[in-house]
Amino acid sequence: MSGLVSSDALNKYFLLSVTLILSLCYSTLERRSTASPSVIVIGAGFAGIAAARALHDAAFQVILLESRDRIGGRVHTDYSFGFPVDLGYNGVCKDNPLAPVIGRLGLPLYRTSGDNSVLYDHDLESYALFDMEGNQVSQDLTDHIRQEFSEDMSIQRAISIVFERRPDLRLEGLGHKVLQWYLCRMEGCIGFCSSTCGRVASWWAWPNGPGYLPVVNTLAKGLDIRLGHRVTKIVRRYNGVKVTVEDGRTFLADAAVVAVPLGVLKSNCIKFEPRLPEWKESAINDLGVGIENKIILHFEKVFWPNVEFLGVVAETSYECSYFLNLHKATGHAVLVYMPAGQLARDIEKMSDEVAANFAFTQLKRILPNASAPIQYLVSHWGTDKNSLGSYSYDTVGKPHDLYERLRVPVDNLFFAGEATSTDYPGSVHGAYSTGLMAAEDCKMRVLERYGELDLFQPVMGEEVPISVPLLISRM
Ligand SMILES: Cc1cc2nc3c(=O)[nH]c(=O)nc-3n(C[C@H](O)[C@H](O)[C@H](O)COP(=O)(O)OP(=O)(O)OC[C@H]3O[C@@H](n4cnc5c(N)ncnc54)[C@H](O)[C@@H]3O)c2cc1C
Repeated sequence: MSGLVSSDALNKYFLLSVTLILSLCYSTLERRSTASPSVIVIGAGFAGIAAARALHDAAFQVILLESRDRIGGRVHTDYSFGFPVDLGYNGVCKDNPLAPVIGRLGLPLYRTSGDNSVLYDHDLESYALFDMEGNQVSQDLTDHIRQEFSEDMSIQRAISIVFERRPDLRLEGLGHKVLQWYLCRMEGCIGFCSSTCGRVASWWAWPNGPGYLPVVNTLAKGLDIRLGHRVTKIVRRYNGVKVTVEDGRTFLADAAVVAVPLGVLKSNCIKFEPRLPEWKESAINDLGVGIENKIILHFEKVFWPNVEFLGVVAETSYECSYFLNLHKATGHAVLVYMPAGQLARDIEKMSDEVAANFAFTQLKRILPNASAPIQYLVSHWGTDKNSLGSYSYDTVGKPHDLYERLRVPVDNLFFAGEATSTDYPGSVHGAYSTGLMAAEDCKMRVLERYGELDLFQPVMGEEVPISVPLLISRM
């Protein structure tokens, strides 16, 4: 009879349906048990690599998007002299989270002369200060000033105490210049030495032998890193993130770790949708970004004293500067001129050749018989759009919780990087620790949510622009 179905056919239809439903359930269960949560990490500096490493090791699916054509960020070892020199990062304090990684790699550690910050409690035997006429500053005078600075206190306070107690030291002439030099040195170290090494530094690893590339490479081993992927937009929803890169491609995941420099966040070249909350935006705006650069001069032979630093003292802190003597630690005839603050900004406007000449002119002022360098390298951390600054500092008169506010997650967005470290801002070990912290927060948050979510699995990776949605994301 038309319109009626036999019981045999009904049974067959029933069996077929049950089989289909069971197989669907099975495949869903199978996917649930095998698929793992997904995270996009943005920025392959120490913070991003540390976060990606930790999440990868915890069996998360991780993609690391990096705008440059290399990893490491502000840790950058250059080999063009035929031996490694670091254009960013100089060293690592022994008692900090990175030291075990360095130790496992067997990299040589070079002990600097001071157990504390070079600003506050440094062994002045490792310094040779010169005025602009090439006269070496007497050790007595620097020792004298140093005694007044022996307490652990802010440099501003120390200066006013010295002046109150010893009006005769109200620094004129050479004394004034030496003080300016200290201020200049502080500017170079701002947000870094005072908070970081003042407490923990006693040993430093120097670019002796292989530089820092092995450390970065070891941490990054086996990670899915996409170089040349500049992130321009991050959309967050209750159930995932969508990250867009410069050429329009998009990536989906359960969560994202934002590990780009503070300067990049300040420039607003990454759009957040919806906007970040006001407390987060104000932390980004209120924290400062300082600039310190390196002009690395390679000479045929050594002609300078065997000290760690050669300081140039002058009337104003702007004119003061210093050279880091790499020969002491590495055996190569290399001096590193390290301008900071406004001087660094001004030098970044010069061509590399003019900048190298400027550094050499400074050297000639203090060592008139200096011979010209045979090679040079110049960093541009302030204008490089991948960094837009060297490191963060907290500005006077702003709230004290800015670093913490920068770190605190917003929904499924986690933040890492030196500028999110309350303990060691402005440092590599600070960046590294915050990467681990962001990974831990992210793991907890995503796993917590993962259990609650619907049957569909997260989709990880590049979004494919097709009309029929074969992949179902949580977005
Ligand atoms: C001259 C100099 C000397 C220093 N000396 C020391 C020192 O002696 N000791 C010390 O501990 N620290 C030192 N520092 C500081 C240290 O290098 C930094 O604090 C640390 O490397 C920062 O790591 P990070 O992961 O937070 O940021 P970064 O290393 O800057 O990593 C951020 C990454 O994000 C990428 N990125 C940027 N924008 C985007 C985007 N839109 N999309 C995708 N990726 C993006 C960048 O390319 C970069 O790779 C120095 C820094 C400088 C510049």
